[in-house]
Amino acid sequence: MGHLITLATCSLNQWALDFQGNLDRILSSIAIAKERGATLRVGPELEIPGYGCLDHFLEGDTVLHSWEVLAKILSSEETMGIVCDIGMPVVHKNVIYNCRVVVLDRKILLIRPKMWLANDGNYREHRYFTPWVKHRQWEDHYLPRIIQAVTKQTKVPFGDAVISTLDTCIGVELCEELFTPASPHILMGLDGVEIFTNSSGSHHELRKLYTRVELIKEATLKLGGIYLYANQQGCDGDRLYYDGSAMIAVNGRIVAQGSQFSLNDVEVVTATVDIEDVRAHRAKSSRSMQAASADRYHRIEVSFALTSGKFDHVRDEDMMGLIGTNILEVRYHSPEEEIALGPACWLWDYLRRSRTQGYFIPLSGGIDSCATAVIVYSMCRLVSEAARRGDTQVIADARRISGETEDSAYVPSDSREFANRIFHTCYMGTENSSTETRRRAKQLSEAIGSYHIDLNMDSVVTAVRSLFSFVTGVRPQFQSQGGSKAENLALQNIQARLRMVLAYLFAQLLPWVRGKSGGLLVLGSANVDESLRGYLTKYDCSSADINPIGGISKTDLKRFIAYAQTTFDMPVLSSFLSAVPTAELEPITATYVQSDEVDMGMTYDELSVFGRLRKVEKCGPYSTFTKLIHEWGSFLSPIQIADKVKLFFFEHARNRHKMTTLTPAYHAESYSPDDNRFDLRPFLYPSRFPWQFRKIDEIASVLPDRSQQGLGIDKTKTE
Ligand SMILES: Nc1ncnc2c1ncn2[C@@H]1O[C@H](COP(=O)(O)OP(=O)(O)OC[C@H]2O[C@@H]([n+]3cccc(C(=O)O)c3)[C@H](O)[C@@H]2O)[C@@H](O)[C@H]1O
Ligand SMILES: Nc1ncnc2c1ncn2[C@@H]1O[C@H](COP(=O)(O)OP(=O)(O)OP(=O)(O)O)[C@@H](O)[C@H]1O
Ligand SMILES: NC(=O)CC[C@H](N)C(=O)O
Repeated sequence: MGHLITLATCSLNQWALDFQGNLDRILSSIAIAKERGATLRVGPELEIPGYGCLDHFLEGDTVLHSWEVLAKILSSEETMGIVCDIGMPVVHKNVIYNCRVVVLDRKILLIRPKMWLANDGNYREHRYFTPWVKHRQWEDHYLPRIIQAVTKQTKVPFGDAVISTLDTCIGVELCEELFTPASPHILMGLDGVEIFTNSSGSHHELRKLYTRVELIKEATLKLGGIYLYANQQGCDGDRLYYDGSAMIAVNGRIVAQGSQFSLNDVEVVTATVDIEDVRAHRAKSSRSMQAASADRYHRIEVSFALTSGKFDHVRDEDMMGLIGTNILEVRYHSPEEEIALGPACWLWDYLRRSRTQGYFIPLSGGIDSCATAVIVYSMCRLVSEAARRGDTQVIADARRISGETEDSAYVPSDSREFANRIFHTCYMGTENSSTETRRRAKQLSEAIGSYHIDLNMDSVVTAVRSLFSFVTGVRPQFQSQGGSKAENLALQNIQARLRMVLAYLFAQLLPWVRGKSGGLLVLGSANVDESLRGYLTKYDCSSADINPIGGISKTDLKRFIAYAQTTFDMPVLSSFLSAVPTAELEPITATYVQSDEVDMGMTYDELSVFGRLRKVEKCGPYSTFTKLIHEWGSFLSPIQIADKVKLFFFEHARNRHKMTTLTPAYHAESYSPDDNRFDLRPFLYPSRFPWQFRKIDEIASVLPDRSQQGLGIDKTKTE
């Protein structure tokens, strides 16, 4: 037998500034790790205050309370006999760093500050932290007295150093440092570090896990070594969902993998590995040549062996780390499953942490509010699965949310029954509504089990119209009845906006109507593409408390509905997929039927392409045009493409002001049109873009028209 070590990493559902809850979860993860015989435990980035404290990192209180929590951890018996790598902010010589504090037996071994900060997309670490730029250098850090009292140390090493135990060497890496081309693990590995810890605060983006897994495997494939990846998991108080996926890799293969989406607050992932496998993997001449000339890291020497764990009863689940056992198949969710699970877990955390009594959604019979409702149903399914497994935290939260008393024996084991308690749907019809949308909304509510209301609001619309006429002496008309464009829009917007007013009224009073206390959160369901295009009425039902689908495109939502139809056994969903999207805000006549795609001047598929170019490829009008000439040139003429590009950018710019009031939405992509946090662009534009559009027109007029060559396949269609 070689040198076996049991290692532990974890996913913790930390919540920004919830110091007590965060402490409890950290201690619980250490206890589980020890129980499984682990001698090293790594936790998520900034786990003591929670990763998402944002500007609170600039407050002295956050650092103070983090030290207070660390003092409790150090004082606890749990942390004896196990090396723990714990995250918190540390102020060193008046500069705030994002740090790992490595502790053992009531002593701090090392404070390792982050060297490469995450600063794009959703991340803005440079706003709070300074990177440690003294590579392979360390200094004395003078400890606060509350820590001195526990550790009996006055100063500890602070900087880019590694930990040398009696049997191996441990190096620390922090989240983004894995994503940079010259990651610290490379130089540490060449200098003999055998075990790398990576503590992350990494959020869910559709289709992103694959990249993360590749990076983790890659980290030790050529280099050799053991890589422990820890991450937060859950909604820690903002628009992001941190998607766990704690992992352990040995020499380029994943040997243990935790869940990506879960209602479990503490998940510990362990593996038993043989450190000799790392040494054997590294016995290569070319690696040795590079290693022999590698720069030296300062070693903090510790008289402790990681191999001191108990091996009389290694868990079968942990044996995967030993070479010779089967290869672990890495689990990936399909994008549809990611939509079903990520926003659902985020909604659960939001609900229990906001201490509200449930959700309310205006259900139109269209696909967006349908997708949102199905995500809430998915949340209820996860709750009932967890309850059936006996998850005491989930059961306790479900009892509290649904207004049960402390001594209640209620177990939310039936998802539809639970949905009926906490989920409220409402169809708000007018004279312009159709029987189809009304019926679809009702059928969906039945399939989900929600508490459904079907109401007519014509009297309210008429009251507002009458008031307007009474005050101004004129009566606006729909276009089909001879009115102007402005009258037509205003009459539509009254209906849409009044729905928002009714939504808040019902959300506030429905628990009371049902003999309970508290209020409901209103869900919005504007998707990312419609927001980008501005195809929504400002302050209508797109204005809500939170929006689970605001970062998801219509194309992905349609795929999700098709998936849910079979996976959740909901045949009613097929009727949503085949329905023509329409707002139903205007009278339908023999010659006029309202359609979203006609109104928008583009199809949803075309809108998705514009969305992708704007969001992912960061294209302005001109580069969008040049890219589309290649993508669409075989079936559209340059002038037709130019017209579509100009229309999209005109509408995007003209409606940009709506993004300043966008409902906080789950961020399922690195980009969101949300002006408040993620898209720092102006909201008053020269929306006719004279310079840019002139350039597009000039080029479009001289480019050859390939669409007439008869080769064209319409690539604007996705299915
Ligand atoms: N530059 C600026 N900065 C700040 N605010 C500005 C502004 N320009 C206008 N505004 C304000 O915004 C208002 C105009 O916005 P808003 O009231 O939303 O009205 P508006 O954008 O004119 O109309 C709503 C649009 O959404 C479409 N719609 C409505 C309902 C449902 C659906 C669907 O998805 O099926 C689509 C409808 O066809 C129409 O194109 C102005 O009256 C003004 O108060
Ligand atoms: N008849 C209705 N009853 C209840 N809510 C409605 C109704 N019509 C619209 N809403 C609410 O207003 C939101 C925006 O309406 P809009 O007509 O713009 O639909 P949309 O963005 O295409 O979404 P959907 O696909 O859900 O219809 C809807 O998602 C829904 O929450
Ligand atoms: N906290 C971090 O350093 C996160 C950054 C990293 N790019 C990620 O998305 O996982």
